[in-house]
Amino acid sequence: MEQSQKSHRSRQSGPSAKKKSDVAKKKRDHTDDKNQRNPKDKEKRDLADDKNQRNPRDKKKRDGDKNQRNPKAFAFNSTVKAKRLQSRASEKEQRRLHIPTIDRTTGEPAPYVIVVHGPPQVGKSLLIKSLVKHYTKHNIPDVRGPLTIVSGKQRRLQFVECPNDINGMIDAAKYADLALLLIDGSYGFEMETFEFLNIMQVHGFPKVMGVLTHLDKFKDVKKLKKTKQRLKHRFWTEIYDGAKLFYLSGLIHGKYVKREVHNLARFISVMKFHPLSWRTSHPYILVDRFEDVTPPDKVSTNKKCDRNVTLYGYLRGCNMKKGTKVHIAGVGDYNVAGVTGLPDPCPLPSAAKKKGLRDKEKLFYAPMSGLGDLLYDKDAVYININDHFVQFSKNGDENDGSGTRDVGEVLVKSLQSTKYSVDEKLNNSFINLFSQSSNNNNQGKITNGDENNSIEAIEEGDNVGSDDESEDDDDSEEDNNPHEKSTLKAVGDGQKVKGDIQEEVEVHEGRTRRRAVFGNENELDDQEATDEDDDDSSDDDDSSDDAESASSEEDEEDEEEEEEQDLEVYLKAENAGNASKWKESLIERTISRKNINLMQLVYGKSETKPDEESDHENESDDDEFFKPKGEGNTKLKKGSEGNLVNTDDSSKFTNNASEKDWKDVETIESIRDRFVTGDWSKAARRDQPADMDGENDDDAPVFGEFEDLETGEKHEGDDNNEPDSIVEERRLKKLALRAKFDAQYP
Ligand SMILES: Nc1nc2c(ncn2[C@@H]2O[C@H](COP(=O)(O)OP(=O)(O)OP(=O)(O)O)[C@@H](O)[C@H]2O)c(=O)[nH]1
Repeated sequence: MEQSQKSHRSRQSGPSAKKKSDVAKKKRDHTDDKNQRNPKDKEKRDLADDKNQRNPRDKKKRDGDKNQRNPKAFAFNSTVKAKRLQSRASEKEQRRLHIPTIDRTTGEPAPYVIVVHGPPQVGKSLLIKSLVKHYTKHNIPDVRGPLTIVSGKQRRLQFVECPNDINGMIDAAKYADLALLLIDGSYGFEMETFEFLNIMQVHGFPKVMGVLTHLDKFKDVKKLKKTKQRLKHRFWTEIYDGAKLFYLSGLIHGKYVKREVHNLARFISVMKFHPLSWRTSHPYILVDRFEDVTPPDKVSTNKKCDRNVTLYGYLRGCNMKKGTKVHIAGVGDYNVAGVTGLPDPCPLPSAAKKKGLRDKEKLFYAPMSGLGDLLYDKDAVYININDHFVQFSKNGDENDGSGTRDVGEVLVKSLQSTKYSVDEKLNNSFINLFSQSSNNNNQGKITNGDENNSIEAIEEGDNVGSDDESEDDDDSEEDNNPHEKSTLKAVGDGQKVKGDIQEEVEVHEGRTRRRAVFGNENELDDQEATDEDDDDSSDDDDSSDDAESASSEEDEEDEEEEEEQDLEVYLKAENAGNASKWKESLIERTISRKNINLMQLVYGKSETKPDEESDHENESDDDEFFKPKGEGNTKLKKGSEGNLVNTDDSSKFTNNASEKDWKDVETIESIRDRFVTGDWSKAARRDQPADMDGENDDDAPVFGEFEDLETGEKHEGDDNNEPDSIVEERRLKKLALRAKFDAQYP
């Protein structure tokens, strides 16, 4: 049988390699001859040579290659470098070790959600636009709703701009796979960032990267460098050492610099997203489009009728069953009428073996921004046609007299005359829950029923931002003058980010902004100063090495190298499970929660008192635990609709819980046996039909006296009234039975 042999590798060094190189040289000469015939090519080569001469680094490299024929064989010239490479290799090895996670997903993975968060006007929309432009080469005019793009052969990304209100932030924290925290570098950290970090801590912590914008506002290079350092260290203190912070140094033609966006995009493209266990076991959808499909005649007869709404989006987590209830964030719980699989509006490219994406495959889908050519509906497919292809004359045109107007035409014409879109109208009626300034304070103090309800709901539900609210009350007098700085302690003790973060409200460039001021700023500053000295000295060393070659090209290369290193450090930190500081505080919280005795919460006060102090705490917990239901009932009876959101189905304003009086002892007893530790014997008795054999009629315990045959341990029943003789008799009987059994089955 013939077997194909693998050909030998050509030699890199030694006499035979020399022979080969001679052959290669001949070939080259031959091509040179050819090139001479083609003067254009020669020009090109000369140009390239010129370039190389200009870049001394490349020359060094080339020289090095000449001296050592096989550079791989002489990789280490210095021990330091060797050591570094060795440690890097072993770190890489370590990185691969992790607890294996089972990938239960089937089919194409849903797009990863990237939430872009930041205070107002920091550049969120611009960053999304720039990233979309980078990935798809398309310009999007507006960022509205989720925006899906294909970023690679196996990856799709969904960009979402995080709304600047607490509810929006809570929702975003729940579905984000990566959060890009935008920080205005020229201003510093603002409270919104820390509020979002706090919310993320409670609602599942996704990956986090920082992005500094507005750096072009610095005119002084030294100051810029210092600020970058300061913000970086602060960011590291708040998240974890090595947390990635990007710099967007300014705008070119109203967009961020291509190179910087490219770097950021590369980070996002290679990032590993470890699934959060809770999310993988629960189905959830980030809705990118919705539609009211209630029959129009039903709406026209009763405007407040039950609506049917179709929601579109990628299903994540696990499969969704048909009959399940769903929670729609900010709306309530509803029944699902049906779930249908639709064609993917933004499919992954074919799995052909080639590198990169073709332009055709760089798809994107943003229905709410009015982009993407096709829209798939439950029962139809829409094709988007650009506005300039749809031409309708202005309202009140001359052909009015004809009197034969199409319904669609009338609709389009009526749309032309609309001044404000629904979104704009909604925007105008925005309620700012965070703001501390006097003008916003007034908003906060409006005794508007709806608003109070929403604030209450947040306080009860998540306890996030509750301190904000209480502080609002305390400082309402101080804040009367918007130009007066006032310091508020904004972050609650229970959920402190780290250190003392104080809020400083001030008017900056015509806007009220909430600066985050840190308690230990001075310590950090000192540290940074020393760090910077080190940096400077190393810079000096570099410059002394080859002072003349400090060209801008080199700077660029250095930056690239730095980025490369950063990417490595970042991935290393990620993979090595760099325990973030958030996790520390999570552990603390968990420990503090351990003191709660669930038994006591469910069954009331126990007779054994392990610890008086904790008992006392639990008592108050008890109160809290049982209170809301009673109170809720009274509130419900008062008819405040806001409290009904947590009932089974929010579309029906009925509350089953209110039908039973949960303060009544009997009602409580009726469900006691539903808990594992409840009194099952009573339940068993209660459940038994009356006409069963007379055996159990005498209230015999279900688990009477018995002997564990394996351990020989004896268990006495509850009922100790039986005389000893009967007990003894039964025991002997059992022993006899056992002996018989042993004899039969040795
Ligand atoms: N000079 C400068 N201007 C910037 C930078 N980033 C954003 N801008 C400008 O800041 C303005 C606000 O940018 P947006 O992208 O709308 O900010 P946003 O965060 O989406 O704003 P909101 O949605 O209102 O919260 C725009 O005019 C941008 O051109 C930057 O790095 N430098």
